[in-house]
Amino acid sequence: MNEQLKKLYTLAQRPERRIIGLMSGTSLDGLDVALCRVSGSGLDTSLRVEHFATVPYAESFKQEIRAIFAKRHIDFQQLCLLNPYIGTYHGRLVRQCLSQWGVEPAAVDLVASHGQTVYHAPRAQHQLPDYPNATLQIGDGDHVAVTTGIITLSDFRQRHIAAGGEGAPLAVYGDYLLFTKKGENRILLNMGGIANFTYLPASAEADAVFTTDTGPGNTLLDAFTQKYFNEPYDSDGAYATAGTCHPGLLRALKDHPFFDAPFPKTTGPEVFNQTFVAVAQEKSDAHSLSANDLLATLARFSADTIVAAIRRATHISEPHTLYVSGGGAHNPVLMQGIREQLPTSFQICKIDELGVSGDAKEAVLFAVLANETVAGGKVNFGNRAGVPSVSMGKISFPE
Ligand SMILES: Nc1ncnc2c1ncn2[C@@H]1O[C@H](COP(=O)(O)OP(=O)(O)OP(=O)(O)O)[C@@H](O)[C@H]1O
Ligand SMILES: CC(=O)N[C@H]1[C@@H]2OC[C@@H](O2)[C@@H](O)[C@@H]1O[C@H](C)C(=O)O
Repeated sequence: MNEQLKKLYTLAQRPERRIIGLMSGTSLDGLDVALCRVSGSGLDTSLRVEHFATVPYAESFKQEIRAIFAKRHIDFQQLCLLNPYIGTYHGRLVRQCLSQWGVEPAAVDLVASHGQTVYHAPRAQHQLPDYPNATLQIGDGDHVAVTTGIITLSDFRQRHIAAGGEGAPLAVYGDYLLFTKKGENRILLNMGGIANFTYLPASAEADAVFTTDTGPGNTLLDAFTQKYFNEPYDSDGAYATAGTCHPGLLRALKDHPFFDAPFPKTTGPEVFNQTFVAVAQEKSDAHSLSANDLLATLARFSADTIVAAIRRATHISEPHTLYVSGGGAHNPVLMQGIREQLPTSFQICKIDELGVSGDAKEAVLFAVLANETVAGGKVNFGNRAGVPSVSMGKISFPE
């Protein structure tokens, strides 16, 4: 038998595995690296984050990704080159983190690598009846495996699509295993570039969980903060706080078919980008808005569409706890916009209260997905649209 297969077979049977989860999200801020100890599998999974870091990307690297990111027309050679380049680069960042943490690569069992989404095209977006839901993540897993010397699982989203999903959100699979609590209706809201949530009903039944993207989280705020202030994001919502929301533009922003489409649904910066905002400004005669007023309106837009989705998807008057994660949890304007629109039956707190840092959560979730693929079985989510009962990730051997 292949030695690597033997190794995988052995580690799959152990009660505990050490897994590094990697996430590089739509904000392009950096690589999230979470070293986790994962024991058990399925509903018996328990997880402890031993180390976490976000390794920031250099501006030149961000520019290279932006040249192909969420664009219909790109330099194909650059896409081809970036695929192995990002895999190797992520592998090197993993080695760098391990060395800082004083952990030998040989002491890690698996890497779970999300890669970098460069294009997301669910059917509702591309509207080509002969084509399926589609999404593309680059940063090939073979290169991560060879660079780290660790067996790597990657490209998680294709199996989800092959089973009828849109390739996202995948967080629900980890959320259900780690955070379900009988007797408590939980909503786990992640505000990254795009916002999404997982609904974990008090019944704790797998076939009642629910997940969807809600629309923009930080992506538009980031784009316009970069454009007008040459800063990566509106730190603590300072620019938005200095502005005033423009009601006409807000209405025009919300007038997009994504928001009326049935759940579950997914989206990305392919839809919610500067062109989308320019069209809404045109429609609402709001071209000459100040940068601060624009940011105030965009923050309101994210908060309103998040709350509208939660209202549509839940029995709003029942008690719920909303656990917030992702970079948007650090933006007080977004947090306030959400808080003031939810009824008092909603308790709002950060996911950190459940023992996982909100910045680490997505990377941690990929570690859980890899653990399930290697050591678990399939959770039966019943016939919930958007949550096919699958295990995900392709396996790459370092040797
Ligand atoms: N102090 C802060 N004030 C305001 N915004 C912040 C702050 N800290 C982080 N953010 C926001 O969070 C973003 C990064 O969030 P995160 O890393 O969760 O996104 P991501 O994982 O790249 O996106 P996605 O989940 O859509 O793939 C930043 O780009 C910024 O907009
Ligand atoms: C295609 C893609 O990369 N989608 C991301 C993105 O970032 C947030 C939201 O849009 C979510 O649907 C997804 O990521 C998280 C990790 C998920 O799949 O749950």
